[in-house]
Amino acid sequence: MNSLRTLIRDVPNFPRPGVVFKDIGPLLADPTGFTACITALAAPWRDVPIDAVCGIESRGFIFGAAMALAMKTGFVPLRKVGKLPPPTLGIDYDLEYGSARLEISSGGLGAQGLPAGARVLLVDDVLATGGTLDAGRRLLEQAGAQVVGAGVVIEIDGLRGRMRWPEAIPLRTLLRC
Ligand SMILES: O=P(O)(O)OC[C@H]1O[C@H](OP(=O)(O)OP(=O)(O)O)[C@H](O)[C@@H]1O
Ligand SMILES: Nc1ncnc2[nH]cnc12
Repeated sequence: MNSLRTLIRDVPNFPRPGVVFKDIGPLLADPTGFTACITALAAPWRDVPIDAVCGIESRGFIFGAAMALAMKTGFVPLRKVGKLPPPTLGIDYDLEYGSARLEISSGGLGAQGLPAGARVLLVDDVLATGGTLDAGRRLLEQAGAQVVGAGVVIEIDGLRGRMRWPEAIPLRTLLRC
């Protein structure tokens, strides 16, 4: 994982003063690093039955969709507001540098071709304050899914996002900084 660490660039004071932005661009551009990242993200779930990987727009789509292929599951997008056709379910939340709203197609996950009670894995790139991952979990639960775990590439320890995640649901992160 140390080699993956070198592929994350720290950008001070972006997008707001005081924020140290974790830029995943170099990781995505490195074929060996990106492949190793997806393999490592998928590994903890090898023996866990999962119906779909759910990725959070937009960087969570990159890792989530690649994981879905690696795990041979479907992919369900949690989208930012106004992108999905109605009907939708939505949830407002705060993140490290702002606030946003996530939506999922309603009619439950059945509308996405998944059974009610589908076992899903939630994926994102960064866990900072945890507002986004928490909102994704709550939205999926509202939609009738069972969130069996979460996978994230980078956990920013100092922002204590893990404190917002239920201890009973496994949360696996690749790099802690
Ligand atoms: O733990 P938190 O404080 O909630 O922050 C983490 C979230 O912030 C970023 O998303 P952003 O909304 O910037 O969207 P993007 O992926 O479209 O850049 C990142 O991709 C996570 O989803
Ligand atoms: N510091 C950070 N770097 C990259 N993405 C983020 N999302 C929330 N905080 C972030």
